[in-house]
Amino acid sequence: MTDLPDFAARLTALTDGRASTPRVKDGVMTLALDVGGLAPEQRDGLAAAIREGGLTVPGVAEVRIAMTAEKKVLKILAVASGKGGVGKSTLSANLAVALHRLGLRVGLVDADIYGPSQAKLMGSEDQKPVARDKKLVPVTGVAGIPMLSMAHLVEPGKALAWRGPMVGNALSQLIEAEWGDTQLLVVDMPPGTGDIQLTMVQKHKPAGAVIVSTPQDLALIDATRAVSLFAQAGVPMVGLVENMAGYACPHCGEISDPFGQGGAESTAGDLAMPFLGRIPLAIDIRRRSDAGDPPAAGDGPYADAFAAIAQKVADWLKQPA
Ligand SMILES: Nc1ncnc2c1ncn2[C@@H]1O[C@H](COP(=O)(O)OP(=O)(O)OP(=O)(O)O)[C@@H](O)[C@H]1O
Repeated sequence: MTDLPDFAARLTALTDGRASTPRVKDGVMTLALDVGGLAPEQRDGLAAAIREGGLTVPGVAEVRIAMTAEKKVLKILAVASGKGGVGKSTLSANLAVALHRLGLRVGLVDADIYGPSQAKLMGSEDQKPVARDKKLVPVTGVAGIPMLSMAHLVEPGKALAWRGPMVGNALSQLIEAEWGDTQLLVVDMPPGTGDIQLTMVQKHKPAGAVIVSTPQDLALIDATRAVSLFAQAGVPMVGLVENMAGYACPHCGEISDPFGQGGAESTAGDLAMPFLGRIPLAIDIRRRSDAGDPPAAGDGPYADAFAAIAQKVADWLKQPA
């Protein structure tokens, strides 16, 4: 047995402040529960615990819980590498497309302020975002994916001579834009592990990070550094992707390994993080990327390779936080 004020106090602790103050009238207890961001089983478990507790209050014969419409939670998936030029932007664009094909409402942010490439990769170079209520409205890339890149805001070819805080503000404008009903923002992070990256992960708290590396030792050492940046900021690792793995000769089909083989998979093992898959070094990937036509949007082995990685990422995102 417990009285109503006692129960109200327990309710706050039990629900982490998600429940309104309970009211009792004619034997019926009513309260509202904010279920935003909870997995269905967490939501149901919480409701059952509230009901059970509510029925111990004297005079209560029934507990009615109004679950508030799920609050939209925009998750951020950071795609990062310790080293430039390893294919982080290529993977971000194709992962966004492949996740979209799996049915997720995906948006794409090019956080590579000094070397933006997503407008080109996603065929949206000629678009300019507008601002509504002081928020940027994303432009549309391949497959109708909403996206924003610094390339949409600055003149092509013009160098940005910005200091850290200005860059931080620009990144926030891209991330806090008008994303509508987008569920997941794939963020192509700037290369490296400096202050900007750290501020970015601390301020915008990605739900998870995907690290890209080539199989080369040097790239893998840098990838390890990127992993530790996210670990410091408490961002969970989704896993490691090996890009430019094995080169298939377009003439004879022979596979060679210009950057070695299996390095990323064993590094992932050393770091106790999942290995998400490998993308081959293929002329077609570069050609299509340059033409603003990501291979993940089509069919064939490269689309399949990106789709397999996207499926692992989607499964990871489904896990309760
Ligand atoms: N799997 C691949 N096969 C062939 N070419 C690739 C592959 N991945 C990336 N490339 C090419 O390598 C170059 C660098 O790729 P990308 O721009 O994605 O790397 P990045 O890590 O984002 O670089 P930066 O640090 O400059 O942002 C591009 O020309 C791209 O088309």
